[in-house]
Amino acid sequence: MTHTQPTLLPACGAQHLTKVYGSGDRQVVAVNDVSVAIRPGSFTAIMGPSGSGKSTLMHCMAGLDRPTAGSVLVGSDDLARLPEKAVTRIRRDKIGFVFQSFNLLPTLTAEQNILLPLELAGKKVDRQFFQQVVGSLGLTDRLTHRPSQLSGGQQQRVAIARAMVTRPEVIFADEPTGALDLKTGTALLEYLQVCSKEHGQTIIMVTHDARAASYADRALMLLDGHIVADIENPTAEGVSAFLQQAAA
Ligand SMILES: Nc1ncnc2c1ncn2[C@@H]1O[C@H](COP(=O)(O)OP(=O)(O)OP(=O)(O)O)[C@@H](O)[C@H]1O
Repeated sequence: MTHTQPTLLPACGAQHLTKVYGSGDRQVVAVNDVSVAIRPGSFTAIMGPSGSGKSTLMHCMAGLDRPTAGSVLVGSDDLARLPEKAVTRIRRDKIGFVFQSFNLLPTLTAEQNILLPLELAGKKVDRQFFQQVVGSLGLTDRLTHRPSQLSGGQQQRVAIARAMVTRPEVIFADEPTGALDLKTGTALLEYLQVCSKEHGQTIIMVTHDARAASYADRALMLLDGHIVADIENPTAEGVSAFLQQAAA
């Protein structure tokens, strides 16, 4: 009798993903034929010089932008082949996204901003889980403040709590430590590790920070829209050396 290993479906990924902006002289190939499979429960950092295509790749993988060619997989669904309505539903049910610019609604309090995705999905609030998320992110005494009354780092953490509150399978974060000091940034990275290791959530984070990337268990290095290195258990020294070489 033969035993076949169960195949673990990637949480998400891309196959021959290409994104072209503009046309003619103004055409930019932001992502060029990228194929990657992201394991469920893993923590991946996407790194590379400015303009290398990190945000574009992440926006396409999260269903926020349509690829020009290729496939974008979330579980067994190919977002590139689905109508917008179905993509929106998958995004709402399975994906959390932390934007570089936070995207908080200015007229809502921190708590209202965090709970908005649940409200939009018509889902009940699990108060215990909500308290756990805001407590882990140090936001408990800031919940009645509006974004303009919060520091950049606090707004960043509200955006992260908003992405977490629906318990998404996959969390995309664009420079999540960008607005944070060392201590708060470290706490956030440790929290993301807990989300992947203990809660089985899949984390994909764009970062410029080699130290932040060392908290991930994999680093994808982008250059001119291509993945040029795929590093398991990245160290800050290893990715810094790579980035310096890419800049030379
Ligand atoms: N909406 C757009 N229209 C035209 N070109 C775009 C658009 N968005 C991105 N680009 C171009 O695509 C390329 C990749 O941009 P992208 O923002 O993905 O890079 P990045 O690696 O995330 O950069 P950074 O680290 O500076 O945020 C760049 O040359 C950029 O100018």
